[in-house]
Amino acid sequence: MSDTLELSHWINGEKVSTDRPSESLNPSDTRDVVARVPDGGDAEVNAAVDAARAAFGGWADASPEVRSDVLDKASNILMERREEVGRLLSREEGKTLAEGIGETARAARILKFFGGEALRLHGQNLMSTRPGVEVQTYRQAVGVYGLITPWNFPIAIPAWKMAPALAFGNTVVIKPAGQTPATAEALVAILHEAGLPRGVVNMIIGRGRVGQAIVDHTGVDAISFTGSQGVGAGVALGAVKRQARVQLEMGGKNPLVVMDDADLDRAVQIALDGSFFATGQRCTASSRLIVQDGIHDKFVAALAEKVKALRVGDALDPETQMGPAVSEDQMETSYRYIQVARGDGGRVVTGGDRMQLEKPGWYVQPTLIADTATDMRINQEEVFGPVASTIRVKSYEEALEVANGVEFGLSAGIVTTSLKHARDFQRNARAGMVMVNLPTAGVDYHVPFGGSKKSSYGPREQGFAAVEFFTQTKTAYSWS
Ligand SMILES: NC(=O)C1=CN([C@@H]2O[C@H](COP(=O)(O)OP(=O)(O)OC[C@H]3O[C@@H](n4cnc5c(N)ncnc54)[C@H](OP(=O)(O)O)[C@@H]3O)[C@@H](O)[C@H]2O)C=CC1
Ligand SMILES: O=C(O)CCC(=O)C(=O)O
Repeated sequence: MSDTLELSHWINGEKVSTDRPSESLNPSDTRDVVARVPDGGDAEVNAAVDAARAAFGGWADASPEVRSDVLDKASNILMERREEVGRLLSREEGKTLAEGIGETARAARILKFFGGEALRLHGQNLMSTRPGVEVQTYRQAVGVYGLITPWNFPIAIPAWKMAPALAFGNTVVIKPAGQTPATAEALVAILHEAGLPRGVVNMIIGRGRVGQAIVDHTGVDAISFTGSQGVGAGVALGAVKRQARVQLEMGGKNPLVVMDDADLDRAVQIALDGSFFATGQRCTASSRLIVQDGIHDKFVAALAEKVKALRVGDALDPETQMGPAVSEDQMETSYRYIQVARGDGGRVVTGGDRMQLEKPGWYVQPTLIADTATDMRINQEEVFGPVASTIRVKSYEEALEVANGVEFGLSAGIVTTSLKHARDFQRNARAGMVMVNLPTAGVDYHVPFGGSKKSSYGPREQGFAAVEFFTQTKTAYSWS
């Protein structure tokens, strides 16, 4: 076991210590206390917003080179420490060591990307409709951003919200997920080590009421949230009521269509990755495998063999291929949905039983359920665990209809050798991200990220699209 960290809020460039009434536990071994954790409230949120407001003018007016340099330096530090921070992430969240280090490197690359974007911010010069008049557009910082992040990407998501906010001159109050505050704190500490001025980033650790206080605070100009659809809908209401900008990334019920003409081995590997890696705790995970008649039985048998062979265990053991669920709640949610699917007539092909490992942890057997119908709860509600179900279809047209038959629309994939079907799926799948012969999960950081229907709300996150939400456009007219 490793040391227990003593976490603090960050307000105005200082670590602010209060009581630490909660503990962040290692989901692979719940005897291991990763951190003792403060529980912020209105007083801390008020102080953080005051600090962010006071820092805003100086940061927004700073040379873009200053903002770029801080992000670039933070990226270099994080990349150098990716093994140490990645280990902390895996210890706290439960994804495998390779996934934890990989996510940390991804966060470092996001910081570097937005270091470059700070220098590329640009506007337009246009001809006016009136002779002698000039029109310019340019983008300006908005103010204080409230960022509310989930536990499943405890460093990448804070990075992809903080980096564009900072690159374009905004200041930040962030509330990381209650399950994974230590990983988020490591990132905030590195930003300060890289020279971030006081008050530009403030972090309040605590539970949902901290998020609520940020949403309701009139000193916060914009909210970016990632998490569940239910909480997200409330966040949007709170923000819109006081006309704050809002951006939400929420759940998915992502389909992977496997056509008869697909390469079987490839289809199985794509499904295995999309459904089970990161313990299925990705909003982009493929939880519905929509399989054409001709390949269905071979696909289910081959996938079941791979799923059964997955080595489930301690996230920090390099041999582990799938870590535990993040929490007891998430573990129980998976088992509850497996029961519901069984009750509705689904056939558990592999998995489904409780796991007893040597260490006390929140382990879930990776589970494949066949013979399910599109209207069953298992195919309509987000499970957010290592559970995938198969739906048998006769034709491409039926596959597309089933793929689109949910209230979410984040990511959708197809495995096929037919260019016609691949192109049609790209055009007609009702999802923000479409994958051909690739897993539904695992996206690039330099391109837009987001979904349709109930998966997302507001402008896209990440890559070159982030400038939309994290700046406001001014149109300037002049006559001389
Ligand atoms: N699309 C995605 O990327 C993700 C989707 N999810 C989905 O959400 C489900 C539950 O995960 P969970 O982390 O609990 O998601 P939540 O939506 O509950 O939490 C996301 C973030 O919002 C905070 N929060 C909770 N209540 C409020 C509130 N009233 N106002 C403002 N902020 C609030 C949480 O704090 P705290 O952690 O302290 O409760 C956390 O920081 C998963 O099963 C999955 O379906 C989860 C993570 C990511
Ligand atoms: O699939 C990915 O790479 C990103 C997934 C994600 O952002 C999420 O699960 O919240």
